[in-house]
Amino acid sequence: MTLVNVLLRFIRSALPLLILYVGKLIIDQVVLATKTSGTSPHPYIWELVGLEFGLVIFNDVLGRAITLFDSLLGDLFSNHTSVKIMNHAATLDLDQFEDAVFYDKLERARQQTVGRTILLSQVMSQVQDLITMGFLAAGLMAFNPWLILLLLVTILPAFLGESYFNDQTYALSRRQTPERRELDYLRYLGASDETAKEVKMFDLSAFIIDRFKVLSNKFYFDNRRIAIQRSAWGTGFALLGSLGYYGAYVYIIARTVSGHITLGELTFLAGSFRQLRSLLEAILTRFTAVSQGAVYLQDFFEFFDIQPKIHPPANPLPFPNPVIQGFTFEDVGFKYIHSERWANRHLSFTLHPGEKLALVGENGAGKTTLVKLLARLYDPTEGRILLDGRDLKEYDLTELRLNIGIIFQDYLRYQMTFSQNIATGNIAHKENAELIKAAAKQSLADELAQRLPGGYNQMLGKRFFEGVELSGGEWQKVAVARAYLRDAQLLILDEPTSALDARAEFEVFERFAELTKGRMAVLISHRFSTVRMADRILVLQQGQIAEVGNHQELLAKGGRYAELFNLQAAGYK
Ligand SMILES: Nc1ncnc2c1ncn2[C@@H]1O[C@H](COP(=O)(O)OP(=O)(O)OP(=O)(O)O)[C@@H](O)[C@H]1O
Repeated sequence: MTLVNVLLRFIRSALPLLILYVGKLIIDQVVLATKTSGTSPHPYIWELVGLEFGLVIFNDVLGRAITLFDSLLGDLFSNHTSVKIMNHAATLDLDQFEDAVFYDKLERARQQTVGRTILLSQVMSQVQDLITMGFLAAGLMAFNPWLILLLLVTILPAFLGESYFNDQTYALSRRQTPERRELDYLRYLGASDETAKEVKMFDLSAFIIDRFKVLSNKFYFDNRRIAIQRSAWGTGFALLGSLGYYGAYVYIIARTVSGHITLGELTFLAGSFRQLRSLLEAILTRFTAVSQGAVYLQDFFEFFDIQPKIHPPANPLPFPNPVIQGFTFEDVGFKYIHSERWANRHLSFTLHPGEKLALVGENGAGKTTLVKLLARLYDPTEGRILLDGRDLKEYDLTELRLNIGIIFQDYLRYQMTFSQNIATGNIAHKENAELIKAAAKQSLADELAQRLPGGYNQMLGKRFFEGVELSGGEWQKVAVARAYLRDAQLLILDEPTSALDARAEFEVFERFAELTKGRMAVLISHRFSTVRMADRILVLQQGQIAEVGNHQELLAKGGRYAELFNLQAAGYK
């Protein structure tokens, strides 16, 4: 398609010169005819008019075809780059997403797919117009080479000026990226279904709008400065262009009056100059858009230059089935990117096959971080994690993740059907209604499906047509079912029952114990009723292990665990 488009454009770029030249021939013929006795016109006139008519029609048809190709190519480009971005994003590490600089790059790359779809057609139009200019200029050259010099002198400063201001604009918009993100965020806060509830209740709209105004005004003044300069210089350059054009015009008229060139040549030259001038204007305007697009493309390529740090090994070990020795943490420490604090430090313990391990600790103690390390979402900053005596890094990453069923505290509420929501736990089974139902039964989500008008095909969430919103606890039941859909050797539930009512929680854990029999499980919970069923409990404090033992042992010890347990128990007395 691109090639055909290029070819069509190339053909079209020669047409203006041809049309002008035929026009010149017609006028010369007419003048000739009027001079020779004023009788019937010269026999060639009508053929020439027919030829010009044909050329004009051909030009129009080509123009339409080019527009069509442009729009089709634009769509394909947009789809293709969106897929490319998603594919590349999928290979990147979690901590790269948590990095603001990365996020800016991602944002800018994403903008390329929507904002820059016309870049390709703009570039091609630019080349086409330049070729047309070349043809017209060649026509002028044939008459008088000095006219070209005049033309160049008038064009060149405008080109240089435009490219200078492009650089300025781009540099400015790069500097503004973080604030632009804040602006987008404020726009979202101020006008979205998800935020409306709180914004209304706490009467935040004035606060948000004020902040928005401050930021957007700053942008306005920054941009205005460059816009004014650009406009002032642009006016000067345009004036120069007009001067050049009229200088040439005067020259041509003078040459015609003195009899050096014919009337036909006058129209040809004046027409060439007029077209050159409007082409020049179009090129300059487009030049701005194209070069802006081109500099923004740099962001696009920078995004693709980002490489993941967590690599699958060259010769990966197969995931052991079954796991024999379990997962062993050897003095593992971890710091988040750009953070000075250790989120985990000196972690040494083993998760044995078939063991149910609970993680307990105050907010920010490092529980979630520990399980993310276990799933190799991050690699330890120091120490290592072993699986059956070999470093976790030696195993195939996909297989490792496939063998771990994990439900995060902040699991996703997919705006998809009930059944798809569960299927995300193991997307290979998305068509397996029986398995999905079985998983739903285990997490108590099945009863919920019975009550929904659409059953398992019910659309969930409010975003799409006929979607049904669930309560917090109901969403959790759906999310927990995902873990059961996976035939994983290790199940990790990070506060999966925090929103469940007392009865549901009791039932979920009764089943959990049953379902995870023979498998490893890691549970994070602030509810001691849940925690006490674990075989072993790790008490984390400021990222380190403070105590280890089962419920009875830890209570008897009278340490941190006992203190937290008694605090909670006191609330129930
Ligand atoms: N993505 C992140 N980037 C940077 N720091 C983080 C990130 N996630 C957590 N932290 C920091 O790491 C520490 C441990 O967090 P973690 O989420 O592991 O705690 P937690 O024990 O699971 O807490 P909670 O009980 O509140 O869920 C916290 O101090 C937190 O500020």
